[in-house]
Amino acid sequence: MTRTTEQPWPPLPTEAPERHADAPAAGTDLPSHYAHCFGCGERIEQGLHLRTTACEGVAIRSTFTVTAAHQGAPGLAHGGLLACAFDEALGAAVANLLRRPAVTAKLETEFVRPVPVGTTLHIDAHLDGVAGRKVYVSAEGRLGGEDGDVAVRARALFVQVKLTHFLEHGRPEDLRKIAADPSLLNRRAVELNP
Ligand SMILES: CCCCCCCC(=O)SCCNC(=O)CCNC(=O)[C@H](O)C(C)(C)COP(=O)(O)OP(=O)(O)OC[C@H]1O[C@@H](n2cnc3c(N)ncnc32)[C@H](O)[C@@H]1OP(=O)(O)O
Repeated sequence: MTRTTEQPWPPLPTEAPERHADAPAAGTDLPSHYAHCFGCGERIEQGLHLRTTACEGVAIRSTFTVTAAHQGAPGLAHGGLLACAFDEALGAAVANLLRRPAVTAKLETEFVRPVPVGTTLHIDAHLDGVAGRKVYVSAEGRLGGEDGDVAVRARALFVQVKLTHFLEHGRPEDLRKIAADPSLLNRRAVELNP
C-alpha cells in the first residue's frame, strides 16, 4: 500500500511561503478565531478546544486533549474528529502566518497509532509552499508531548478566498449574531482588507 506521505509534497512546483510581517510573534498564544468553531471555539462545550501557539518561521504548534465526547471505538478518539483537529491546526497556520482568509480544499490524514481518551495530542503544522491562491500545509501529531510517538500525519491544500466567501455562503442568522456581537470573531487572525 502506498502511503499518502510517500507521494510528492507539495504535488506541484511552489514558492516558499513568506511569514507575514504582522504575523504573531513566536510564542504568542493564538485566540480562537470564532467562538462557535467546533475545532477551537470556547462556546462549544463538547468541541475540540484546540489551543495554538505561533512558532518561529512558518510553523505553529497546537494541542488537543481527547475527551470521552470524542470517542469512536471505546476509549479511543474518533478518526473524523482527529481529522477535524488537524484541519483546525493547518487552517490556523495558514490564517495566522499568511494573514489571508483561506478554506480547506483537500485534507489527507494518515492514522498511524490509536489515540486514547485522555491523551493530549501535540500537533506541529507548517506551511510547505504557495502556488497562486493555493497553500500547501502539513502537520504531525505526537502522543503526550513534543517527543512522543507520531500518531497522526496530515496534509492539506488550502485555497485563499475573499472575505465575501463567508458572507455569501454563511447562514444569515449566524452572520447576524456576529454583527450583534463582534467579540464572537477574532478579527486579528487575517487582514480584513488584503
Ligand atoms: C483560523 C482558521 C481555521 C479554520 C480551520 C477550518 C478550515 C475549514 O474547515 S474551511 C471549511 C471546509 N472547506 C470548504 O468549505 C471549502 C469549499 N470549497 C470551496 O468553497 C471552493 O471549492 C474553493 C474556494 C476551495 C475553490 O473554489 P474557487 O475559489 O472557485 O477556486 P478554483 O478555481 O476551483 O480552485 C482554485 C485552485 O485550487 C485548485 N483546487 C481546488 N480544489 C482542489 C482539490 N480538492 N484538489 C486539488 N486542487 C484543488 C484548483 O484546481 C485551482 O487550481 P489553479 O489555480 O491551478 O487552477
